[in-house]
Amino acid sequence: MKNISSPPLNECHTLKKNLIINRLHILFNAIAIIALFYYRATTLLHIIKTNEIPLLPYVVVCFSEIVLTFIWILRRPARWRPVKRTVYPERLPEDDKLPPVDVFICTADPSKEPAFGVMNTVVSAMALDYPADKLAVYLSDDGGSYVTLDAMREAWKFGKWWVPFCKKYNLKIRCPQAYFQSGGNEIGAEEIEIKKRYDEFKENLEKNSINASGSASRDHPPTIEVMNQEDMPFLVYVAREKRPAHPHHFKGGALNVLLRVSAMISNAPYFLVLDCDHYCNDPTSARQAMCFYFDSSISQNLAWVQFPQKFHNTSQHDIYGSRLHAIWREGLGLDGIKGPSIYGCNFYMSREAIYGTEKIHKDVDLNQLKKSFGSSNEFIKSIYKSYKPNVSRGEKVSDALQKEIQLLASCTYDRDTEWGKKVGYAYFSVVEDSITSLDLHCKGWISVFVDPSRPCFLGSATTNLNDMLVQQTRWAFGLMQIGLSKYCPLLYGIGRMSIFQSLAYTAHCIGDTLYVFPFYGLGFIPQICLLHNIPLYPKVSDPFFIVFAFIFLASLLKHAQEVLSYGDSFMEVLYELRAWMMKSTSSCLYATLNAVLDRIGLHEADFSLTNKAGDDEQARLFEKGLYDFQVSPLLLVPCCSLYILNLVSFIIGLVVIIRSQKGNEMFIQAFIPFFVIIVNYQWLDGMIFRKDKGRISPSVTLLSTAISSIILPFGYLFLIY
Ligand SMILES: O=c1ccn([C@@H]2O[C@H](COP(=O)(O)OP(=O)(O)O[C@H]3O[C@H](CO)[C@@H](O)[C@H](O)[C@H]3O)[C@@H](O)[C@H]2O)c(=O)[nH]1
Ligand SMILES: [Mn+2]
Repeated sequence: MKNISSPPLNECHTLKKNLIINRLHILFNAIAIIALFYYRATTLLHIIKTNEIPLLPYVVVCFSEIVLTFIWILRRPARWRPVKRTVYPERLPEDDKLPPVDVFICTADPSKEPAFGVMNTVVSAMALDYPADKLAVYLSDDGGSYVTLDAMREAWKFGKWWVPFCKKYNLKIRCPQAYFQSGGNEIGAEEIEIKKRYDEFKENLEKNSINASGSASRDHPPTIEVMNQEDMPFLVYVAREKRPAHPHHFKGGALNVLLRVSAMISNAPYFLVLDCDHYCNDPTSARQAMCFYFDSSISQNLAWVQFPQKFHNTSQHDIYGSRLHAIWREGLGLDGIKGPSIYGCNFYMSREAIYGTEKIHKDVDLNQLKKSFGSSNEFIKSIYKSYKPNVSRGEKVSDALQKEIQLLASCTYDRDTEWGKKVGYAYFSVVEDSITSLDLHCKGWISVFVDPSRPCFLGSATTNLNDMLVQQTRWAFGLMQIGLSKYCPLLYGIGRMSIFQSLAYTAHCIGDTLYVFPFYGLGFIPQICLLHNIPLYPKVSDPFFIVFAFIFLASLLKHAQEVLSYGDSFMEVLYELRAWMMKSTSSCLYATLNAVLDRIGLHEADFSLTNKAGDDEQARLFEKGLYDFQVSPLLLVPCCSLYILNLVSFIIGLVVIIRSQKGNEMFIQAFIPFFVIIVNYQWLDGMIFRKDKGRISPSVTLLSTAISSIILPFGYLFLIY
């Protein structure tokens, strides 16, 4: 029964309009797909009987359509029941009843992740609107760089001024850089004083950063420094031990060390994970998350509260799709079916969930626990709710504790334990977030997705094509690693989660990458056949033409509807379409190849950091909405070749059609390359018309022309079968 005196802390609204549109689209599109396969099956039988046209290209096109349909089915659950959450943090209990919160921030290399940006994130987290004595901020420095450690000390010094200032004036923007860039608040003398200290802080860090390049190492002992003062959140610098001979498991490994170290110092039951560039934009995020952890109807099973990644450096032309809105739109849908996966950062997580300790009782055998959690007795004590850490605010860390922490941050601590398997972040894939959330969801935990109009966190998006494709390749590779393993959610999910959820997870892991097959299948087979007057699609006068036309138009319109209903502009539809095509042709190709090599043990996973330092020339292109084609040729050539191939086959194809007067039969096949070259006009522009630094280099154009002029005639081989 609802208690009238206590109104709800959060509400979950079904997005009714979207729900209706989505389900109607599912219904009609499903009918059209059935009709399409009816057409394909009957025509295929006919071809086999009569040998009218070559079989192989026909089969490839059918296969591509089967893959597209499979992906389409996988992606429906995320559209079944889209919801939106609202929170009422003002209804939370008094501050003294709130649980402690730890903040984990990861950085790895000050030359790619400038210390000033990282420290802005650190300071913004210290200034969260949360009781200072319940907050602790940890920075993991995987580079073990003294540049970062020095910067931390500066941040601590500055934070002691900044945090009280924010709280006194209840500032809305608590990331210092963002605050001063926005022009401040005209608070007067006190603000002038703070500004002076901020300038000093900035100057010191910038001076310091000159030494950044080369300061990160893969071979260093653990270094941990606890900065501690009454009325301030803890600030802790953690550089875990790294040795070349020991695998360090990238960010997942770093987070597991933070989990252990923090257990000794603050041991908060909930923690927030941030990437070093994602500063806190809305200081109330912790309270927003508590609106769910205090909601007794879900808190029992609630593992994490996920906020979307939003970015402070996107231009009005999101040409690389780097705002990732497609992911957040799906997040709203996944929220309706037990919650979204972890999206890397910007989530509050329950320690109990990530440890998997909900079933552990006081009388469990200690040796058993050591097998799971490692050799530290002190750490094992910390997993019980009654444990109180040994550091008080304002006190120094004892030598014994310092020793214990060093042990917990050593590179061998994980060995022969369940860390990275059943405890903490999973090491299995470079996308530690997805594999960990899959495991948690399979164990019955749920998550929620909160996407408030004022973003809680703002990070730096990729602003050039190279970074975007490299990042997408890592994601696609990591997700494919999961997809090709025993964890493939389609099978692993059976009996562990609902069909809907496991389909959605499969979509998440392999859905995007699988597009590579239809992309290449439909990227040149219909085109080659066009040149030889071999029809693969129904004539315009054939009733089945309507089926193909419907599916094509409906998918474009559905995409447009999704983009617009999330509040984005019409241009965004085009930008997303282009980004998707580039990603599918290039990133997904390499990711799939690497994942297969990885599967047979011929490839070593790597984590190429995304650049967070801006480049003026690049920023200028991005602002203007011009693609920056200064990209590794390896990533460019597939896209260029496919583009040229479509361009050439469209032009020659038109001539062939006009000569043979087969417009009725060949319409769809001429339309496909036409659509490709119009939508992806930026490639033509980059190869031929642009003269600036960001254009496609002539060598890439030449190589791609060579490749497509080999494929076109050799494609004929396809036709003789
Ligand atoms: O060995 C490593 C590698 C990375 N990081 C940190 O991991 C974070 C994410 O790395 P980034 O280079 O920014 O990659 P992105 O592709 O932008 O990260 C996205 O994708 C990752 C998974 O591939 C997720 O972990 C991230 O949260 C998500 O934002 C950064 O703070 C890094 O400092 C480490 O701490 N140790
Ligand atoms: Mn990032």
